[in-house]
Amino acid sequence: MESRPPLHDVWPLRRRHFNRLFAVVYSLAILTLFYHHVLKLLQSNSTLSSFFINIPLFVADIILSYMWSTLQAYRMNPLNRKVFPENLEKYLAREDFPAIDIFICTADPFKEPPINVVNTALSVMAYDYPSQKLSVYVSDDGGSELTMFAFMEAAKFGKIWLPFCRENNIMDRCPDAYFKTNCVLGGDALEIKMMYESMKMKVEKSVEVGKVSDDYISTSSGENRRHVLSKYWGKDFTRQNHPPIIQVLSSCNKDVDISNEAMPNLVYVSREKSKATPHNFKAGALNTLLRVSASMTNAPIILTLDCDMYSNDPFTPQRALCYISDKSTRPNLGYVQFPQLYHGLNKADIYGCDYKRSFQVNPVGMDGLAGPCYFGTCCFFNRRVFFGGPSSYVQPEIPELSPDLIVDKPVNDREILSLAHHVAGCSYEYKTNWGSRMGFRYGSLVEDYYTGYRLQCEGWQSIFCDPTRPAFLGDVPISLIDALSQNRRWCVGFLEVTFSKYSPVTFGIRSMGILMGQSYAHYAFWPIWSIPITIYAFLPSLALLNGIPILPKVHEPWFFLYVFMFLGAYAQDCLDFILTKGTFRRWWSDQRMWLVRGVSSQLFAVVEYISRYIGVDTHGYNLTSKVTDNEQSKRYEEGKFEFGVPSPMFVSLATATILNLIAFLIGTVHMFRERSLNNLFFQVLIAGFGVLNSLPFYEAMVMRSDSGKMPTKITIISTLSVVGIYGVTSFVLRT
Ligand SMILES: O=c1ccn([C@@H]2O[C@H](COP(=O)(O)OP(=O)(O)O[C@H]3O[C@H](CO)[C@@H](O)[C@H](O)[C@H]3O)[C@@H](O)[C@H]2O)c(=O)[nH]1
Ligand SMILES: [Mn+2]
Repeated sequence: MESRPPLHDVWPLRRRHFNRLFAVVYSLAILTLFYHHVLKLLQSNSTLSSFFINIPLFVADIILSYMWSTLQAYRMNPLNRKVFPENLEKYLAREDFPAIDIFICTADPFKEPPINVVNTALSVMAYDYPSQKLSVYVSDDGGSELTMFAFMEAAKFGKIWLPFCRENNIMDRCPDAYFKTNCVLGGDALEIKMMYESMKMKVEKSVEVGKVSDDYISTSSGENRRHVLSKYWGKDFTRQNHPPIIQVLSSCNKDVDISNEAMPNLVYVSREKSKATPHNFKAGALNTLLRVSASMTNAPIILTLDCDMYSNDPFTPQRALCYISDKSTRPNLGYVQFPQLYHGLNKADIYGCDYKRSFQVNPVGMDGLAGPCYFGTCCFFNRRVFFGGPSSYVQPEIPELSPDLIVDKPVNDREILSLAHHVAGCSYEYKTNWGSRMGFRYGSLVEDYYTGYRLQCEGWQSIFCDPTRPAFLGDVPISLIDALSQNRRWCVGFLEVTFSKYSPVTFGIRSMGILMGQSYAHYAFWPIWSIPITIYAFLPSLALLNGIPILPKVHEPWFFLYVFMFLGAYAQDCLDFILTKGTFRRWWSDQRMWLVRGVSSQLFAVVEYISRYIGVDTHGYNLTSKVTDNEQSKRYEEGKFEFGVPSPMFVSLATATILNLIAFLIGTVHMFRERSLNNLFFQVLIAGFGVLNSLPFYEAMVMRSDSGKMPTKITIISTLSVVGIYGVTSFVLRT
């Protein structure tokens, strides 16, 4: 047999040896620390104050240790991989490439500008891939004529854009990204840019006034447009209540681009909505797309994308195929996940929105086990995974949706369209397996994490593919409140999984083994970081102000244990971060945001989860806003924290920062007076660390006057809170 060049390569990271060794050493340190805690508890004469100090400190350390233990799962066997898409055609002729259905979700034209959604769609329609094999399905949960109109324009513009990219071998196939980076354009390119700008202007204008103006409808294909758009004009039509709308905007059997090549299929889908039926947010939207696409094209491979993530590399499907077409590495390969990477992060990534640990470091670790989590976007699936485990097929309720069926009719066939409308109905899922044993899973606000988890429990494996040129690039929230709200939603979602019957600590470990179970448990328990972080943010400082030493003194050996544990964990985290294409500056922001989330979003998520549990209704899926104003973007570029709105999450944050500042100042003065590193030194150190992390927050409280500063109201409430908490604790601790 002739030997063919490889499709991919894999090598374990050298770091794993060090990680394993360090895990042993650190475990011993943890045991010693627990011994210290137990001693302290036994020695303390059960006064009220020792109860209020030693128990919380012990609890905090237990949680920190548990979270540390879950992190080790990622460190035992990290892998790197590389693909060679240039060799693909030696295995698989281009005409034999499998068909791909691409899903793009959008939910609100005012929070997710349709022009950006269009850019995402165009970037994938322009993939270097046989266009008859590409179908793009756009799910519009906003049920908006604005999005529909934007896509009518996109279908038209695509006929020029696609051949332009192909003929010029363009790498940036997202029009917006291309025109932003290539300023000097000539000839064709300039003309195309004008067309793009004109499309953008029409779409943005429409969004501005909230409806599509008549001028834009009565163009060449006026009548057809009017007919389609009039579906939105019914008097009972609202985004929460409307019939399904499915529109084929371009089809590969009928539409060609200006160089006479077939256009990919482009299908707009707005599933039926009714206030009486739960729609299950994004998971519901994706399941509708699964069925609609099954009835129209039923491609064996599915790519899911968020509307704010465009493709940055036209060869991405080929890269995914390198794994999908070769079953040797992972026989039960269910999905290939690309990292979520972002454009437009500021230099320090002040909000830690990169989530490097979640989207880049940890997946490399899970790849050495059974494969990474699913991130909700940038992921190529084998359609079969949505219908039961590798050896336990779950038959869909109607045979037309079976994953192996081949659709031999064109997408705009009457019969096909009628089936598509039927499966997009809002009561279609009633009494079926959708969301429980089939499709994307319901029951958590982080449907991505939960779905990937359940798939892996069923026995599916995954692969992490992280090419040098980012495959996809997305938007990040650029205000603190957006970043924290997003984090809070995720945390509520995680808790929904933690306390379900599929909890990773029980069900997960049983189905996937201890390391994979721990990897998933890490996220399930993510929100409980808030407990130790809040305890360490408040307790040492409060005790300090009351003159009570609660941590080891400098000359005690326990002091060094604490120092070792703190520095050890921090240094290893920093190392992981920097070795994964990170910078020290971003790592610093990342650890700061870890602390900030601990006293704000994660804490509030725990409260929100509990109130939801006891039946107090709280809001569901708060979309992350992708709209920005100029002032705000400028401040973001300068690396200034954006507060602006008075949010209760800022109160707990500001309270912690003010308290730490006061404790640090008083503690330092005290130390200088005594001229010794006294019993309180450790607490001064902790408060000092808090202060160091909070410098930009003090600036936002007192030095700034722009509209992104900390609202005065919040500063006042927080200061009063500090006084209040101090009052209460001094009463309790001194008795
Ligand atoms: O009812 C809904 C709500 C959301 N979406 C879409 O879901 C996507 C993600 O929403 P976004 O507000 O951008 O959330 P993020 O927190 O930025 O998204 C992260 O977290 C989500 C889980 O909470 C994952 O689904 C995403 O893939 C992941 O990028 C967007 O395309 C939305 O249009 C819907 O289609 N229907
Ligand atoms: Mn997003």
